Amino acid sequence: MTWTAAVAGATGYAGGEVLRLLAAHPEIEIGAVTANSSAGARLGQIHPHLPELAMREVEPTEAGRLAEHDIVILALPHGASGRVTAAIEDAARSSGRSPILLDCGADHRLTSAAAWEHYYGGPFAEPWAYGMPELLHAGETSPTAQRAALSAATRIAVPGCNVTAVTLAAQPGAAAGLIDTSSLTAVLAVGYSGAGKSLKPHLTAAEALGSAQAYAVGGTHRHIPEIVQNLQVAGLPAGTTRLSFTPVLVPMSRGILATVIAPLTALALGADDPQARLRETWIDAYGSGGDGEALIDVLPEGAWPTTGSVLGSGLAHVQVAVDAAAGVATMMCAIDNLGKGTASAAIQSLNLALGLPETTGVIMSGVAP
Ligand SMILES: NC(=O)C1=CN([C@@H]2O[C@H](COP(=O)(O)OP(=O)(O)OC[C@H]3O[C@@H](n4cnc5c(N)ncnc54)[C@H](OP(=O)(O)O)[C@@H]3O)[C@@H](O)[C@H]2O)C=CC1
Ligand SMILES: CC(=O)N[C@@H](CCC(=O)OP(=O)(O)O)C(=O)O
Repeated sequence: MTWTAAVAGATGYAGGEVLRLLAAHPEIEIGAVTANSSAGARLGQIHPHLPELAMREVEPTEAGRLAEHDIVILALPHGASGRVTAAIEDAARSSGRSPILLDCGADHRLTSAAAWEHYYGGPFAEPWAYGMPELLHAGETSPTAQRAALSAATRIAVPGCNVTAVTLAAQPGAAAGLIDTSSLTAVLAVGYSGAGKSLKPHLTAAEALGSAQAYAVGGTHRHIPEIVQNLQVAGLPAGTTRLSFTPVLVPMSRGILATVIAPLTALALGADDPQARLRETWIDAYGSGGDGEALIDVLPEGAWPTTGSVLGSGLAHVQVAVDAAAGVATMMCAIDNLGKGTASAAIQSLNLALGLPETTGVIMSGVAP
């Protein structure tokens, strides 16, 4: 069976990566590609790396048109997608259709209206099934429940890219009670494409090349509540997770390298060999060397994740080490922000919702060097 998929925000970075994966997806046909200021342009003017779609005309983003498809993937600025998803639902109801909707923006991710108000503002949209199949739930040593939720979903909120990197780095330890999640520190090296394609002074080559710049420092980044939400799903009482989060832009187009530090708990410190205990826990969650999760790999001991190894792919590379002198765990994850951080997570979750093999159309190897 072939499904049709429309992509809204098709001229942006996230929309472009979604289109790159959909173009190679054997079961999906690309329908309308829509945007805002670039409506009327040919896609080839905007995404020359997608020659198979070059002659497609970019349409305005209209709910009725989007609702004609089996699947609608939105890659719009937050706030805009909440409005558009509500309008698509209205249009679909009145035409008797029921498309599967995926939102790559933040609008349907948070379960707390107060957190939305604090970090984003504007109307709170209902939370949708969270598009991270590997999210650990309470009591799980390897992910199952989130896959079941996504298999039954018709509305999917694709996670934030920084959120994905931090969650995948730390959640095995949180779920197993091996790290103290009341004292998490995350510092991330992030690539520029995470900021989208619109021009901002600090994103120009003059400011960015040869320079590293921190932003959203001091507990202000809007991904904090989403990470906390994820790590609470992994079995912690609400209100106990505390995260210091600092992203640093570094001169690369794509990629996130998250380093997360947390004190070891008495459970971890009391293990005969804390390093072996942590490693075993992370490998139980994800697998290593090709066993276990198809897209997440715990690297061999002593090897550290690099953004270069996952570039252009849906992969996440993870590592954990005990820093015995400091009494902490150092947890790392590298992803491509547009791969596992957005488009691959969207396609992976969509495949589950369609009953297809989860990695259909997902790119499983990186580009090196
Ligand atoms: N970049 C990344 O790494 C990631 C992005 N995301 C999320 O994906 C979404 C898109 O991000 P990104 O691709 O980076 O952003 P871009 O700025 O690159 O693209 C935004 C897209 O949305 C369209 N658009 C803007 N405003 C409207 C509107 N009011 N109505 C309809 N279309 C509109 C733009 O159209 P036009 O060009 O015609 O103006 C463009 O196609 C955001 O919510 C972002 O947070 C999530 C994870 C990672
Ligand atoms: C470099 C940069 O600015 N990156 C963005 C992350 C993009 C993303 O994941 O955005 P959403 O959560 O809105 O989908 C940021 O840190 O806010």
